Amino acid sequence: MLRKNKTLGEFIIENQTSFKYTSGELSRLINSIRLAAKVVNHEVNKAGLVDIIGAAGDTNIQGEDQQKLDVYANEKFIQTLKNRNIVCGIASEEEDSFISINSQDKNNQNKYVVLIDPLDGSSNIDVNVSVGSIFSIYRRVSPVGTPVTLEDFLQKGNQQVAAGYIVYGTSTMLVYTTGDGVNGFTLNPAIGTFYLSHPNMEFPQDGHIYSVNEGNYIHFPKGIKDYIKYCQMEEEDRPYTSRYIGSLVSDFHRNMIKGGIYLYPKSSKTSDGKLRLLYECNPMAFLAEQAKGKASDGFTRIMDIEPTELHQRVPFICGSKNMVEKAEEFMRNAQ
Ligand SMILES: O=P(O)(O)OC[C@H]1O[C@](O)(COP(=O)(O)O)[C@@H](O)[C@@H]1O
Ligand SMILES: [Mg+2]
Ligand SMILES: [Mg+2]
Repeated sequence: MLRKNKTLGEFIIENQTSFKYTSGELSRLINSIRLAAKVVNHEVNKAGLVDIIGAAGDTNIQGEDQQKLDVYANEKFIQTLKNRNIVCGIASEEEDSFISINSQDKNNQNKYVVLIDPLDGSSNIDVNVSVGSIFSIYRRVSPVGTPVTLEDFLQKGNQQVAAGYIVYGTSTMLVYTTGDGVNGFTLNPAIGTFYLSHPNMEFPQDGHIYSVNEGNYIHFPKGIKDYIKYCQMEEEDRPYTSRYIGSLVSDFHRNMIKGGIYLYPKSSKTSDGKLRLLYECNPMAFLAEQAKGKASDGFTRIMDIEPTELHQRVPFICGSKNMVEKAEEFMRNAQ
């Protein structure tokens, strides 16, 4: 039985042995992400007091107006990982291309690449609604000591060695998996330490919450419209409750604790949906499956999708297993 209130540092060391590549490198990498999370958390908590809210004035490769906090969080995660010389490459939702971290240096023995969504839920920054950061970690496929390549980042989600998120909400939590279940740690801001507060997190098999931007309803595929109608019908244990924060991390976190489903389908406006396969869908899918939930694009398991581009988008359905399977059933029947 996992002892609650163990610190994240203790947990990482104690669980190093349960990880198949027990070199300590991944532990140091997760420790670096823990540090970057605290730095970003410090700024998020001051949003409104310091000049960190509002647009940064640039547009990212996603075609979105970058928020100042997007840029700040991006810089802090990249800087922290670079300074610790713990990865050979980084890809970010906010960067056009991947960043090689002295990977051409023959002495650079680092084996991991990290993909990040430095600030998730950007539209909520200025209105004091919870936001997050997401990370996904792979072992490189190209030889150590050679320049990192695009192939090192375009790996299927089922090759992830670790993934997680930080939610900056009523409290700040870091939730992650290394393929041995999902554990959540809450930051004690007074002493700046993460403590194990949510051991072995699991999605209830069923739930009563659905999370989707219904403002796009008329543009959704028939299967999704049918599923939303199903959620709203006065029948059995329905209607379900509609809850949509507009921050993937926060909607996912609530649904994992309470039971629920999050949907960001494709639509006649966004032919591949909105969410990014590498920075958002793969890491959340790894967590969902490790927490006995499920994640697909309505037909295919997210983690079996072959990535073709750094910033590709995919339709995303994720949450309690039976709810996702019901949504998939409606998608199949509508074909
Ligand atoms: O405003 P919409 O179209 O409903 O989109 C909200 C979704 O977009 C996102 O904000 C996309 O993430 P970013 O903020 O990292 O770009 C998700 O967190 C959220 O679930
Ligand atoms: Mg995001
Ligand atoms: Mg983002």
